[in-house]
This record gives sequence, C-alpha cells and structure tokens, in this order.
Amino acid sequence: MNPSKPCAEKKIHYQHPKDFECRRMNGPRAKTDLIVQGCFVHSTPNESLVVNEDMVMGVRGGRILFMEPKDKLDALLCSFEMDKENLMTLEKNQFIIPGFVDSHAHAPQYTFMGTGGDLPLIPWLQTYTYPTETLLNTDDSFARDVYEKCVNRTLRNGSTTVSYYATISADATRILTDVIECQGQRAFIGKVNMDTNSPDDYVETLEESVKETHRFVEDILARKNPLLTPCITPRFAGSCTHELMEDLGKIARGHSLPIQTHISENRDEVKMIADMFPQAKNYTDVYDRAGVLGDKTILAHGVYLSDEELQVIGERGSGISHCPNSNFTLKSGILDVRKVMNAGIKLGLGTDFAGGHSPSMLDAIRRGVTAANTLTFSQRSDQGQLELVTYKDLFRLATLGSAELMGISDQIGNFEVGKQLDALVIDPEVDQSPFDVFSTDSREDIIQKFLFVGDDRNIVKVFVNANQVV
Ligand SMILES: Nc1nc2[nH]cnc2c(=O)[nH]1
Ligand SMILES: [Zn+2]
Repeated sequence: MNPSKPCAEKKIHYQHPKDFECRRMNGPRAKTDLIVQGCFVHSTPNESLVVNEDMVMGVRGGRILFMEPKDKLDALLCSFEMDKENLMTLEKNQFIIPGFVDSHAHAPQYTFMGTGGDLPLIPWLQTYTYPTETLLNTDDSFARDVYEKCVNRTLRNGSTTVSYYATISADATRILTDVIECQGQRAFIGKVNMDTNSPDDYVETLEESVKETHRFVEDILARKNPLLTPCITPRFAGSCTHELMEDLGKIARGHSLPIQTHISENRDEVKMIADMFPQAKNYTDVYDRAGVLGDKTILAHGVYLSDEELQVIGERGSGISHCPNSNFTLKSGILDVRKVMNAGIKLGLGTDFAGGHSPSMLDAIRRGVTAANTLTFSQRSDQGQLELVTYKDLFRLATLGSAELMGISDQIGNFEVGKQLDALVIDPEVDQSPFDVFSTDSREDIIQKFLFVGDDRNIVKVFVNANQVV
C-alpha cells in the first residue's frame, strides 16, 4: 500500500502532534491491484455466515473484480493483466471477513468510556455526557487528542465504517472529520443538534443550529472524499424543538443525506418525550410529524417501540441500530431483535460508546447474543417454539446489516463482486492470541472462537477501500 502524503499538502485544518503518522491515502482509491488467496467469510441477504475456502479475490481501484476458486488464479491474473507481486496468501488458519460497520457511536464520549455506568440515561446525560461534550466543544487540543485516540481505537478493533456523533460545534466536528480523513476510515459524521432542554453552556438557538449544520455539511461535501458522509444529527427529541427537527429534515432531503438520532431507549425518556410533545401519538410520531423519518434514517435503540411504531418505521424505510452494550450498561432495556427482524425493518449493530463501555464490534456481537438469550428466560413454554437469534445473525448485523441500515450496502458489507474492499485479516494463532486453536477445531469452530473470545490482537490487517490502514 502506498502510505499517505502529509496532510499539510492538502490544506487540512488539523495540525498533527509531531510523532503522529498520517495515514491518509493518496486519493480515495487504492492505486495498486490487490489479490488475496485464502478463506473468505461473510454474510449474504439469505445466509448469515458463508464460508468460502480456497478462493482468490482480485481487487482493482478499491473494488472487488472477481472472487473465484484458487485453481483459476493463473488464468485470472492473465485475463485481468494483474501482477503476481500483489498477491497476498493467507496462512492455514487465517481468514478474511468484511470490516465491521458500527452504526452508532459518540466520538467525544470516548473520553469517559468505561466509567459512569452507575446512572440511567437521563441523569447520565446530565452528569457525565453533556459536561464532557462541552469540554471537547471548547478545547480544540483536547478534542484532537480524544478524536485521534478514538478513531485509532475503532480502526484497530476492525470498525472500517463508523456512524459518529460529534458535538454541537461545527468547528469541533471538523477536527473529528480531519482525524477520520487522515486515518483513512469510512464514516458518517454528525454535528449534534440541540436547541432545548439542554445545559445553558451546551445548547444552540434554532437559527445557530441550522446555520452551523449548513456549515458542517458544506465542509464535508467540499472535501469530495467518498469515504466521508455528513449525517444530520438531531440528538433526540428530548433536546430538539419540533421546528429544529423540521428544518433538519429539510436539509437532509435537500442534500440527500442520512439522518441519525435516538429513539425509545429508556422508559423515563419515553415518558419525557410524551410530556414534551403531547400532540404526538407516540415517540415515532414525534419524528414522523417533523419529517425526519426517511429511508436514510438511523434510529438508535428502539427498545420500547410498539408494533404500530415499528410498522411506521418500516413504511418510511427507516431502520434501527441495536446497541446492546449500552442497553445493559445504562440499564435501558433489551431490544427484541427477532421481532424487529420479523417486521422486515432494517437492523444494524452499534457500540454506542460511551453508553456502551466498549469500542469493539466483537463486544457488540457478544452482548447481542446475551441480550437475545436473556429475552428467552421470560418466554413461557405455552408461547410456542422460540426463534433463536444466533451469533451468525449478530455477525451479519455487524457487517451487512449495518451497511444496509446506513444505505451503503451497494458499496460495502460483504464480498460481492463490484463492492469496495473493506476487510479484516484474522489470525487466530497470532502471538498472544486470547484463545487457542486445536487440531479438532473445524473452520466454523475457529470463526466462532474468534467472534466470542478474540480481540484486536487477532485483527492483523485492516483494509478500507483496499488501502491497508492498520
Ligand atoms: N445512549 C445515548 N442516548 C442518548 N440519547 C440522547 N443522547 C444520547 C447519548 O449521547 N447516548
Ligand atoms: Zn447514542
């Protein structure tokens, strides 16, 4: 891979600390071809876990050109005029999976991730979250430090795409954008909007919020970096007026941009929203009336949504980001994933740090399995056969599911020919691996061990758009 030009050459706002190595690629597309031979593991719309042994994949300009049995290698190299020098052959127990897609995370909250789990959502926001975000909002060098460590950490943990919330400041959001661009991650980035029911030093007027949102959108669009998408981000109905949400919906539609927000996460929050918006039928109706439910809307949590609300969400083409670690940590509740899947609603997986206390999508997969298992405890035998949610389902949500939710499954999410290569090389036998492989293990056993016991030590290479970023 061709490492980056220094950011300074491309009029970047962000100044790196002296020892920081900027990995921004020369343009968004990998310059050289890449050929990978080995075992490919991914999901398709019909199957949660597909294992393709002994395959060869060709990648050109970042895109997957072919995926064929390895005995065709020489013929493929010849017909696509590819150089064998660019061949990467995986070792025996190594395998390659699509990059993880974290459909919901808060970059400024990375600062206090792992603490603050003593409170439920609303006091947690007031006690830990708003004060921390206020600090990043006003201190550029602190924001830079936090964002650099946050993006580095998510990439190392295999999140090739993340949908981030920043803070209410367009300038501070630009620091996050610079850092993401330098480190080569694919991301949705949101300047957060809050014009009511918020601390005096962490709130905007309606006019400021709209003006700053335009400024933030223009900054990202002007970069013409296809890996970066501005995402319109009304924090949640609890911190936005109807008028602001309406204006934000218009901005999103005007530029064809995605929207991200929170919905129905916690019982007290649902009651607070009902009190704030007495004219609305329910939480979903608050967003629907404001025009923020479209086919690019990512709704985090959705734990307490009624069947009627799920139906409206499905009809609008919006989807849900399941954030099980956060739901457990903030004691919010448990999303019935099977119900959402059966309703045919788009569903992805998110870490929601620092509500969740891990930046790792492997952790999100595990918590998702635990959440689904926990729901079965209260199911009675007279309620019929349980439809289990398995680790394979969670693997799909962490990759293709989140990509579908974010509306980018035509570009990433699995190894379909024509998509861009966002991928992780997994080495189950790396030095210091947190698990062991035995001769009795099947390939599927090894994959399952990685998903349940593995960590970032096993993720030995990370590719975004065929550029190696870790
Ligand atoms: N988990 C979580 N829920 C929210 N609802 C409104 N803001 C937040 C937030 O920052 N985290
Ligand atoms: Zn959140």
